[in-house]
Amino acid sequence: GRLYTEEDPLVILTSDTLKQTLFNSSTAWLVQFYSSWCGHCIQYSPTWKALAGDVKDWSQAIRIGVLDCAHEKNFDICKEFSIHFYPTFRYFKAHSTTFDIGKTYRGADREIQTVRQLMVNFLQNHTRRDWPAGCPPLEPARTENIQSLIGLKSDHYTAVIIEDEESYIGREVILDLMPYEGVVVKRILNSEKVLMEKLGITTAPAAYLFYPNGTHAGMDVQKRIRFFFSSFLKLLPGVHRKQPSSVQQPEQAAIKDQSKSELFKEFDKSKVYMVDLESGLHYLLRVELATHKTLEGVELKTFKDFVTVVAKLFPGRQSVVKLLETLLEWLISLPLEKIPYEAILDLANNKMRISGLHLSERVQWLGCQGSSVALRGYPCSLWTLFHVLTVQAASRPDALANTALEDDPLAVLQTMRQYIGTFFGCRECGKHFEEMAQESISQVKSLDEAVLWLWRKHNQVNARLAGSMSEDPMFPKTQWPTPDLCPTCHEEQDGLHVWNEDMVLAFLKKHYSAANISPKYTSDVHPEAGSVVANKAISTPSSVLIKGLKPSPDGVPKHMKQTDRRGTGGIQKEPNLPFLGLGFSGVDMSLCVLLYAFSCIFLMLMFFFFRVRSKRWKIKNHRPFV
Ligand SMILES: Cc1cc2nc3c(=O)[nH]c(=O)nc-3n(C[C@H](O)[C@H](O)[C@H](O)COP(=O)(O)OP(=O)(O)OC[C@H]3O[C@@H](n4cnc5c(N)ncnc54)[C@H](O)[C@@H]3O)c2cc1C
Repeated sequence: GRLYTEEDPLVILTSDTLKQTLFNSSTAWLVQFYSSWCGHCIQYSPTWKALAGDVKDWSQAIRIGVLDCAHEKNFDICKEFSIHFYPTFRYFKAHSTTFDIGKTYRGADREIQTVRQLMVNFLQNHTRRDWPAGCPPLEPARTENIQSLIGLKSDHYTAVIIEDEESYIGREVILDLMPYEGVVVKRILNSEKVLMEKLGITTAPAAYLFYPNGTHAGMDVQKRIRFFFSSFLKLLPGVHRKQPSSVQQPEQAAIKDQSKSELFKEFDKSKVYMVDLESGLHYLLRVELATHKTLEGVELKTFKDFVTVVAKLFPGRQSVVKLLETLLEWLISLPLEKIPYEAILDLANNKMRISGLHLSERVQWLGCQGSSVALRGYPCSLWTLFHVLTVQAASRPDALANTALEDDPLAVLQTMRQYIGTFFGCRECGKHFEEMAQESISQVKSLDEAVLWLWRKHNQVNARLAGSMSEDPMFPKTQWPTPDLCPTCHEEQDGLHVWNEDMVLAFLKKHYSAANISPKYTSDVHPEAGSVVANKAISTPSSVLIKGLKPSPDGVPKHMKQTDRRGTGGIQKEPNLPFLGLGFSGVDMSLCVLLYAFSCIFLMLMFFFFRVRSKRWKIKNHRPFV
């Protein structure tokens, strides 16, 4: 296959585009001329992609490109640029109007940190005349300029990085924050003793923050490294990514207006919310599926697998879990090859009025709230749901036993893949997700790896969507979990941000565990057990529901045992006793017993009544033979 694709965060150049891209460009360029048959280039390509991802936010100042000299079409251009060896790295200044074949980089090594620091040096080689338009100043600020900020009110934050002369952190953070508005980053050298003393800073690197309201304080980050400083600043309230083009400005205004009219509910981003998950399930079952009149073939199989996974793993409220379990029992007991959607809807709406089954028909987002109705919401809840499910599968490996999906570490991921490809309304999303799955899903060998795979892929999507139209300016797409949520998840190796995956796994298992799901805003009224009991006995299609029920070997009904094992943080309702697979509540059962006792007594009374009567009759009509 090709070494680089359109999905990579870099620009693929060809003979048709190279010159027009480089000449008089508003940004500087670093281009790798490679050859797709050169083993070295192949081995180096992951590093180059990682570098491009690392400096993606610098693109208004300097951009990364590649050109394949082994492509027949590019033979001439590579000759014209005097490329003799592969790979060759060339820098091109911004705004160059004369023919320029670039400056070849021959550095100490080709490691990411070395190349990235050279990119900074190269940017600083520009003069005031050819300085890339979007690039802020990289030189250290003057003491007076920082001192004058003290007590000054402003419409933005100013962050000051204090560092020694050799350090690159300040310049890297300045470049990292380039596409964001609401914050200005400056750097100052720790040789400025007077200022250091005034701000009370003793060690470098350090960061200081001047707030819009005129106050100032040291920046509180767990690790004094580039990623932590940049992340902290990107997540400040009021700091967000600039919109890509001015075309979107009116829309932006509309977003702000709507957020004012709709009441924004406070939430804690270190929690997962049950209302988001239930709203997502509601939307999935009642809205997304509704576009399919009947389900058959792949669709039916996909839906069955989805229901299996949620019925067995969703750590939800009793009423919702019961509804999913009933749906599952009904699906597996039906030998039909085609199921009308209406039948599914009837079950989702509990038309049979089985007590204790309920899924709210409200869409209410909390952790998935967007700043406008078009943003976040359902896709956010779907990601959240599947993260919860992979974590549940890893913590309860036997949960899918006796189902079509048992003993498969990929069960949840494959179900998600099928669902996204078959039903998810966003076709493009489905295509992308399928590409990612084809590339690497087969490497997943355990339930823990499945948790990490989904996390990794979600971050890949976040990286791709950062700065795009579907990004909510109030919730910028970041590599998640951010350092404020999990400081130990982040490390720096040779100047490059790396994840500590053991820590990430531990964090995911905690964050998406049942214990971390908040029941906030979930309470809603639904038909209580007693009020529908008479009705149910008549209208339950029990012939359908009872079929296909397999009691477990120890006599304890399957779904009872499972619901007991889900820790739902005390939000379950009164437990229902399973009887013939139907959800009878305690009230139902006692009424049954009472009715039974009454009918026994009645029958006995009848029996004695007739016995006594027949005896009397015999005596009365007794005529002894003469
Ligand atoms: C399978 C799938 C594919 C998609 N593909 C596309 C696409 O190609 N193009 C497009 O425009 N939109 C796509 N979307 C939608 C997009 O990914 C977002 O869901 C949507 O833009 C809403 O974003 P959000 O800010 O609410 O956060 P989301 O990305 O929806 O994330 C929801 C929550 O999950 C948590 N989270 C974030 N990252 C991670 C992670 N790595 N691991 C675990 N938890 C995390 C955070 O708490 C976050 O708030 C896709 C959605 C799905 C479900």
